[in-house]
Amino acid sequence: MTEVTQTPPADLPDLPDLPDRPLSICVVGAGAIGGAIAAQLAAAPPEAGIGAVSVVARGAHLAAIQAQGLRLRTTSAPDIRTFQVTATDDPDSLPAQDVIITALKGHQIPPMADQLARLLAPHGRILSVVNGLPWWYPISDGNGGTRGADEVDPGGALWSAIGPARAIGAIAFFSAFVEEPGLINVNNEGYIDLGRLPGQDTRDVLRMAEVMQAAGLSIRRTQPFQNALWNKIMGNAALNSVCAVSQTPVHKALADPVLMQFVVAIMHEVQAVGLAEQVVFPTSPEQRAQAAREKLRIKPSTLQDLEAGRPMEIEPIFGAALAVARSHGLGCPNLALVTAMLRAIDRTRFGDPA
Ligand SMILES: NC(=O)C1=CN([C@@H]2O[C@H](COP(=O)(O)OP(=O)(O)OC[C@H]3O[C@@H](n4cnc5c(N)ncnc54)[C@H](OP(=O)(O)O)[C@@H]3O)[C@@H](O)[C@H]2O)C=CC1
Ligand SMILES: CC(C)(CO)C(=O)C(=O)O
Repeated sequence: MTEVTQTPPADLPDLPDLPDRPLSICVVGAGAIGGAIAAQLAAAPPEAGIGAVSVVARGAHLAAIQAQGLRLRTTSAPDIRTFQVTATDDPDSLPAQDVIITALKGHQIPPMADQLARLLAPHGRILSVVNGLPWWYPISDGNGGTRGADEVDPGGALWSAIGPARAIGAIAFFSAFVEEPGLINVNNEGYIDLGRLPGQDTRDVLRMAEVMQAAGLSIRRTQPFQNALWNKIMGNAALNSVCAVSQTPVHKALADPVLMQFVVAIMHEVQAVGLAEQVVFPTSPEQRAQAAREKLRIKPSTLQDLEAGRPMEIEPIFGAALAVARSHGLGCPNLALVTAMLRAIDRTRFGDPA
């Protein structure tokens, strides 16, 4: 596991601007979050500045999208709407893209590093909509340079095949699930936060924010971006873990005073890590947990994974937060405990990792 000593500023090369024409966009991993994003992009009016929209999916979900289109319902528009997109399980069958949006689980991105690098045009940008620490987040390599954390980029596969300069930070502040193959259900509407770390060029962030907003997506640009990032990690590290081990949706888990206390304790630990990363938190852990209890009548994605028999996103969300905590000499005993439980659950389900 990565030992992080400090977070030096990323020294990123200049990139060519995104081309001044409608942008081709491929959503890789058109599941709950990616499917919701792809549907909006596919329905964008011509003035949004979007060219061809394609998705990479697999299995029964892909077959359903190919047969019936990508279907979407949301809380505010519960009747199913259908969107036509080019859908494939082979990224190499698509032309090079101006923009790739990955909406894969954090651990599903590194195995696709080479395919993503081939799919991205030389001037292209990649937005990885992902919970936890993103693969492009710079940590010290111990030699005065930067690299990604092993927990999200084992061996630096993404860092070297694509590079952090081409990444635009993207976080989903809404929730969704795949109701049946090909049908996405957005059960808690919200927004996507886009940004880069301080000192980095943001012209492409602005362009993408305008394009996505014109397609009907709700976009924020929190600056500095690590505020959005660690605010989200604080919620995910506490809520996703406790809901998964207790196998309960957020509002029900937080109705139990002991689980509420556990969630707040984890949030305090992650807040301490964020503060060490110069983050400003708009709300206290207590306020955050109380708001979640009142508003989040949903199963977090980690619980969805558990119930669907899929590996949970353990290292990208919880392991990576612990790695950054260690780098600051912070222990996070509650987060460490729940992470150990999640690892034990997945060892029981899938065996020891090779
Ligand atoms: N769901 C939610 O409410 C929220 C999720 N997030 C975060 O967003 C990210 C995406 O999560 P979510 O949308 O829930 O995940 P999903 O599992 O619903 O979507 C990921 C999709 O990618 C597919 N996929 C994975 N690998 C490949 C591959 N090699 N080729 C083709 N398709 C592939 C998966 O297929 P398969 O199912 O076969 O593995 C799945 O359909 C995660 O980081 C999550 O934590 C953030 C906010 C809320
Ligand atoms: C539940 C939510 C919206 C916040 O913890 C989330 O990010 C997830 O489901 O992964």
